[in-house]
Amino acid sequence: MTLQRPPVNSLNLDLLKEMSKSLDEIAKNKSKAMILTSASPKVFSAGLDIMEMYKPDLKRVEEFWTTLQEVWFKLFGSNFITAAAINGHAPAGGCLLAMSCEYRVMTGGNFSIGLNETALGIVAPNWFMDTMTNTIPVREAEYALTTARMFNVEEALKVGLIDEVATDKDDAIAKCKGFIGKFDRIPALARSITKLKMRQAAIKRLQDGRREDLNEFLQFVQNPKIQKSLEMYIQSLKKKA
Ligand SMILES: CCCCC/C=C/C(=O)SCCNC(=O)CCNC(=O)[C@H](O)C(C)(C)COP(=O)(O)OP(=O)(O)OC[C@H]1O[C@@H](n2cnc3c(N)ncnc32)[C@H](O)[C@@H]1OP(=O)(O)O
Repeated sequence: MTLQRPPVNSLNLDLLKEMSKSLDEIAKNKSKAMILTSASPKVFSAGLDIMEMYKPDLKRVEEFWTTLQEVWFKLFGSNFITAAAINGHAPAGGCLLAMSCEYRVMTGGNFSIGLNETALGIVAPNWFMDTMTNTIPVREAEYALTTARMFNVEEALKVGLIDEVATDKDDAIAKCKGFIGKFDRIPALARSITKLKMRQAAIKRLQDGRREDLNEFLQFVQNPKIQKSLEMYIQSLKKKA
């Protein structure tokens, strides 16, 4: 699955709906595995589209968040094997997508990956945190989340946020295929049940608290202070250009 929403694959409602549909198709056609990557040469995904959260239409932003939750359920909780070929920056929601896969290969270069929400004055939802603690040790996750740490490729490898470094996108995809090939001699049902048991607690936590999580998000986007921070952040991104 190749993300292709220039310039930075920011996750807006339309892209999330497309991803949700594609994940359904992959599950339905009984594919063995999926590799998630990006068509951009330098950005895997810039995370959630901030414009969806800035001065939002309430009905749309509710659908936006619900669709993000669905994409996470379908990706994090998939039966099929998932790997991410991270060929560029992966902040926030981009990091969430990568961590929701079972294996991550990142191309070397001046790229960064991490959950930077606190730097934006945002508290990452529990399920973002759960996804991170499913990937790196709890102590490292707490430190990274509270400090909004963006890891460079070497740091990400060292902490276990990524599993391998690749020379380029083709190499990243080849390495993801190498990971998928490890399951050739492992019975598929035993593999998928094991994966889902490992991920069950995090999945159940969001299933049980799904409405509450949505309400928290809706409150968040309607908070004038948050709107002000988002406005300043958007300006800072634009000034950079
Ligand atoms: C309870 C609530 C929880 C909410 C949880 C939130 C999760 C999130 O994912 S919030 C989004 C966090 N994402 C970021 O902070 C990333 C911001 N972007 C960047 O750091 C960079 O764009 C980059 C490193 C990803 C790529 O850098 P570069 O290639 O230099 O591209 P530009 O910065 O020049 O960006 C081009 C263009 O795209 C706009 N843009 C970038 N990121 C976003 C975004 N996340 N949403 C919307 N738009 C984005 C940027 O403003 C530029 O726009 P123009 O100036 O109009 O071309």
